[in-house]
Amino acid sequence: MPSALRQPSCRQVLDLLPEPFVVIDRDYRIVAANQAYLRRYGVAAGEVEGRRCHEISHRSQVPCSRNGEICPLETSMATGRPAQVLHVHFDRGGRAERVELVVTPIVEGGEVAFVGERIRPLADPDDAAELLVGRSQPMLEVLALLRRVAQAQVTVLLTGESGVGKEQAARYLHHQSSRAGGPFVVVDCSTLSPNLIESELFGHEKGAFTGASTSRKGLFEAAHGGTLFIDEVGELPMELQARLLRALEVGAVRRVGSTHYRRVDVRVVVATHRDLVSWVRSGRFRADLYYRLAAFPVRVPALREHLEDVPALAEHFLRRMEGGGRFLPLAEGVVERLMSYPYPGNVRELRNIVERAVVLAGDGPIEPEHVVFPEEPTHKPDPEPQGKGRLRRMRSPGPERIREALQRAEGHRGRAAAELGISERTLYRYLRRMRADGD
Ligand SMILES: Nc1ncnc2c1ncn2[C@@H]1O[C@H](COP(=O)(O)OP(=O)(O)OP(=O)(O)O)[C@@H](O)[C@H]1O
Repeated sequence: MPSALRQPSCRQVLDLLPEPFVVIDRDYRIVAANQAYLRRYGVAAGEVEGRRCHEISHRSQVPCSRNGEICPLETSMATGRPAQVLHVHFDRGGRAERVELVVTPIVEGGEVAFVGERIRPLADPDDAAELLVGRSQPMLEVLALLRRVAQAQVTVLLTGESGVGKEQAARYLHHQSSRAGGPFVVVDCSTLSPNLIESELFGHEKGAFTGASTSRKGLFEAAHGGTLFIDEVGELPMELQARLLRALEVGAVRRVGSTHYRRVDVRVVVATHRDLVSWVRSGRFRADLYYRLAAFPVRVPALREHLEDVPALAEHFLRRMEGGGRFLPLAEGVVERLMSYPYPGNVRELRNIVERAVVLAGDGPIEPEHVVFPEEPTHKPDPEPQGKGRLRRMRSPGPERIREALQRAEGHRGRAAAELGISERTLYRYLRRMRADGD
């Protein structure tokens, strides 16, 4: 290098980066940090070098791998490759925030001597963390995928068993995207009658069919500027599959007059619990639509694959219930019992079990025996004394009323359930029954 050529210091270069950035050695010691890092974690300049990364951002004396988290530094040191994970950090005020860490190895003499760690705080951490609870590795992977795809326009296909949180994942995606300020519109193909889906999705002009006395906006249009979540897309009839494909490809979703279409700006997220690949093979689902939808597939894991999230989920549901906070923290025996079950109904079933435990606990604390799994007889008073089957036969509002309520609520199951005077859980049971009966 010519002697006259001066170079800025490593710190000066790092200060050019707007996001917190640190360089860490093999012993977790910070060797350089930028201004954004110092500000975020409340460390004075000159006091950061030599301190361990986990002491500052995790408030922990031990590396995060010893607290059950994946340490991206260790991964990168071991593999020599970049690593990306989501963690919870504590900012200067001690507030927990979700961050995405992108760690890149710095190689010296053939081995990784340091890593550079870029820290990206996730938008609106409290809300987002509430939307999709769970910090197990499978959930962190889902969160990372959703965050990565959030800013793109690509259609996302969410797969996974019923009740795993696909709709919740779609809400998270919307929340993380630049469309978060726009509408999030849900349409559930399994609950709309086949001849109404078309007008629900795409709207209709006055006089388009008998009874269409006014023109009506479709859900695509209602989602303009936001996200349209099409749930149970596998239930879409063949002829509408073609229409959906066309809408996705040209963005033309509403016919105005005989030749014009109105374009809308909508991000489409679809979900299914069906095995669409085998449906494509058997001719029940259009291959061209499948390939269009599967551009970015995200599988939401079954709860039995991440039972370690059960305590956090249970506490989340308790906090959301009126007065549920008084049951926190849950006793160890209760947590153990909650974690001993495989949850075939996934997160929805866990929520129901927690709600039931609250009823059974009455005025006292939740005890392990209040956690009742379906196959077990209970000796406690039944909050639904008529039993599930009987209740369904006696009180079901009927498929027609359910569909109408869902249409009025624009697919929002909570609002539809409220209108029908039943719980969301009961509505789900009726819907499942309708699906099984082919209604
Ligand atoms: N990770 C999560 N964090 C918080 N709540 C969750 C999570 N996953 C699921 N839930 C809650 O569990 C219930 C079921 O979730 P959701 O409706 O998103 O499942 P789904 O996979 O879309 O189900 P289906 O296939 O039956 O439509 C909802 O009350 C949702 O709020």
